[in-house]
Amino acid sequence: MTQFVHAKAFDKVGIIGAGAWGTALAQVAARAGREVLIQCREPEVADSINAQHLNHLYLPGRELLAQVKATADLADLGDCDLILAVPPAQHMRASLKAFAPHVRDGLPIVLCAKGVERGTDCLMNEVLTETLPQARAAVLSGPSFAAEVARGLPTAVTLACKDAALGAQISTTLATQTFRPYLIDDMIGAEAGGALKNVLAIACGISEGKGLGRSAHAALITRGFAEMTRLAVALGAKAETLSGLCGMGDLVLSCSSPQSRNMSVGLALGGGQTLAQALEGKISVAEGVESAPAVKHLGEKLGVDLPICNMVATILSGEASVDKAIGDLMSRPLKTER
Ligand SMILES: NC(=O)C1=CN([C@@H]2O[C@H](COP(=O)(O)OP(=O)(O)OC[C@H]3O[C@@H](n4cnc5c(N)ncnc54)[C@H](O)[C@@H]3O)[C@@H](O)[C@H]2O)C=CC1
Ligand SMILES: O=C(CO)COP(=O)(O)O
Repeated sequence: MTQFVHAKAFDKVGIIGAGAWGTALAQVAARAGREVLIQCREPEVADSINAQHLNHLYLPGRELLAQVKATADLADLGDCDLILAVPPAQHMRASLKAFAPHVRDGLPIVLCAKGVERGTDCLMNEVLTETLPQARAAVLSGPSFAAEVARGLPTAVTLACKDAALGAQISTTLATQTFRPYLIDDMIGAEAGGALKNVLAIACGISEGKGLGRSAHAALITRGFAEMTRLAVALGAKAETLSGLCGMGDLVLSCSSPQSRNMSVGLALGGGQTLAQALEGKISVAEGVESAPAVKHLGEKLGVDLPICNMVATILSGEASVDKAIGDLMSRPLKTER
């Protein structure tokens, strides 16, 4: 454990994506004393933030600080010193490509989406390298419900950056008495943790929705953590990263509360709804739904055993009913625990 202090903060923070998390992070940066400009895909959200300090669509009821300004035009973020990229994972590539004309060499971009891109199986840092190779990357992940963070409830997260000096600057830019980033250098581990916890939260929701009990819940978290660690290590992460906030921390949070959109999708499926019914009328994203097939595919490619994630993917795709998938999971050959 190493303490770092007094890194120079960035003055102007740009945020791509004004969903619940982008908006909560805007509030975090403003609370830390930064000038903040948030890009909103929906112009009416930009209007509502500028006129009423409210994101009525994605974070209703939470008044934002006056330092948070909004725009519908990505080009306006061109003079920011630090960018937080917060679109859903499946839209990260298109969002970064659209921002490309405004990116100068060395611009720091913090990836805040938690998911694996379908079709390519890329983590977000690979998407960034492919779309904006001139940028400097970091990853923000960890247990953090947007509504709680926006309220200013105490939160600790992982900030992963290969460049320790840059990581310290980003941490200093966002840190407050209620928001505490912990710095690591393992971006792959931070991303793999965030992506897999969403799939595993669906599994825990299914278990809860079916009334399978606390023992099953604990088993899913523990064996899910083993899957998360195995896949992350196969991707090049350090195993110890997964025992931190971005791994175990976020897994525990998302598997324990129906406030998690992923867990709530699982609850609906376990309660007998179809996926279409579970998602009906929702404008918010449940990343695990899109990431599950990509995670399954990654596991197959890398030869990593991911029975719980695969079970979720087969349920979501309709290949197996909830009962059949649970039966298959429990009837696999017996094994040693490690
Ligand atoms: N909400 C939360 O508590 C947290 C969310 N995250 C992550 O942040 C990311 C964003 O999630 P939220 O802010 O919660 O989103 P949200 O679910 O609140 O809102 C959906 C977002 O998707 C955007 N969107 C829809 N279609 C799009 C398109 N075609 N192109 C670009 N953007 C599009 C909307 O404009 C909106 O910003 C996700 O990866 C999520 O896992 C991470 C930590 C906490
Ligand atoms: O990532 C999150 C908490 O850390 C939010 O989880 P959900 O997307 O499942 O709501």
